Amino acid sequence: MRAPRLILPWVVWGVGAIAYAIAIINRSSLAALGPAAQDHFAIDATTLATFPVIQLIVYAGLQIPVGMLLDRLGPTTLILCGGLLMTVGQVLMATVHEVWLAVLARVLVGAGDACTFISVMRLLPEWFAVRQLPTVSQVTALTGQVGQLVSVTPLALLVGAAGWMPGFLGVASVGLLVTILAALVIRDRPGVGTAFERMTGRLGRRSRDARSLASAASGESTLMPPPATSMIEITQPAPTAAPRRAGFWSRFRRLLRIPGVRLAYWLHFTSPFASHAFLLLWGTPFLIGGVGLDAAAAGGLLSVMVVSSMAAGLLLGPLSSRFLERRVWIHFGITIAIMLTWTAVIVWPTTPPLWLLFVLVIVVPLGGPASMIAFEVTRSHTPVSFGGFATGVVNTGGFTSALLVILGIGLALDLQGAGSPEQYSLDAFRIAFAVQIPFWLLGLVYILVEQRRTKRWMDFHGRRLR
Ligand SMILES: N[C@@H](Cc1c[nH]cn1)C(=O)NCC(=O)O
Repeated sequence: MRAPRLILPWVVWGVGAIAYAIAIINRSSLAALGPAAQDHFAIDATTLATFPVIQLIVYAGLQIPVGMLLDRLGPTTLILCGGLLMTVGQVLMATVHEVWLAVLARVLVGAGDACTFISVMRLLPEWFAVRQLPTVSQVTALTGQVGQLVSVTPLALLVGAAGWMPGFLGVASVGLLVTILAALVIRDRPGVGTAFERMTGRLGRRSRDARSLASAASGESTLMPPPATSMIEITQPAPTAAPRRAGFWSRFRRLLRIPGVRLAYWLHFTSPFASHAFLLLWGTPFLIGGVGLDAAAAGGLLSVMVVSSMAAGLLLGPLSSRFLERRVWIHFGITIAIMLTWTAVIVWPTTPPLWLLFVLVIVVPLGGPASMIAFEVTRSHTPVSFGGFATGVVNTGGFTSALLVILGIGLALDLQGAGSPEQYSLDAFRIAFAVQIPFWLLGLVYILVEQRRTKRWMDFHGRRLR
């Protein structure tokens, strides 16, 4: 009887993490299929580039609404909605030839993707002890990176061998299977049924057995439970009539009054954008059109990025849980290292040597795992009733900065007359990548400011980090 109860949190987490990996496969499914997509839809490079941008806008734009829904409907429902939206999106992608329908397909994929990560993150504190959370969160992100690897080579091979429609229908089918698995396995928290059990109105033995896990998990957090909702300042008088759910703006303002949430936002804003910009769009053009590498070498360096990010995740989880008080400084140090490495590449007097490019592709992706520290900070400072909302708000940080930097680099290339592959040059890329520097500086300054405010807030409320 004991073994299944101990295993259940890991089974729930495992299926959640696989759902996230599938979301990443869907998200990056066009990354290695640019030429195939251009052929299939008969589009130019500019139209192709709008696909990831639109998807990123949808993803970032939906984080806050999805976060609010998460607090009302729970993570299981949103993981299922996300899986279904992505499946429909990929079926559409597989079967249409019109560009506007392909854009609609990417919108659906972006919307489904937006539902997945923060829902899986919201599950974790319900199933794991506080001290395990940093490691489990990092391993969740690492599983997502496996999805990134799958979408680079195996998916391209599948589409190359089987064709566009079977390839994308294959991705949609795997997504549907994992969504069904999620309906059978994921529970919002111990003692609550799976989606399937809730639909049939019968709570299975495993779900009933898991009730005792709830008290075990909350027992540990009573040492320093999450802040109470009442700790968030309310400026308007409380209503005397029957309590109504606070509206969006009221909740948003209350959330942003917590300095720890603002700190988490800036942590997420500052560290991952360089990696996103490089992996999602500008890395390959820079390495081939700027540095002069061939496609195989450029692809190899991009794969090193994914491996470096995964290895860092394994290290950073235990490290940030062991050095709780220092986790913001660990993040700060990593961001400075990323900024200095990029600055060295930008100011290098000749073509950057291969060893420097290796340092770049090892250091820049550390920003992804470092950004997971933002979710730890969010958890430490947010009342449970605001958990999904706060995670959504914080998760917009890195995606907003990535979007602005991706567009900024494109604009800087265009302004120099170097916006197309025939016109690319190393000097134009140097200037274009320098667009990142103000974003790092802005983020670092705000981290310092909000870290001081957070410390004062904690002292005032007599709180300790958890
Ligand atoms: N910054 C990422 C997480 C990450 C960890 N390692 C590499 N990336 C993040 O916030 N992800 C959210 C998502 O939806 O993927």
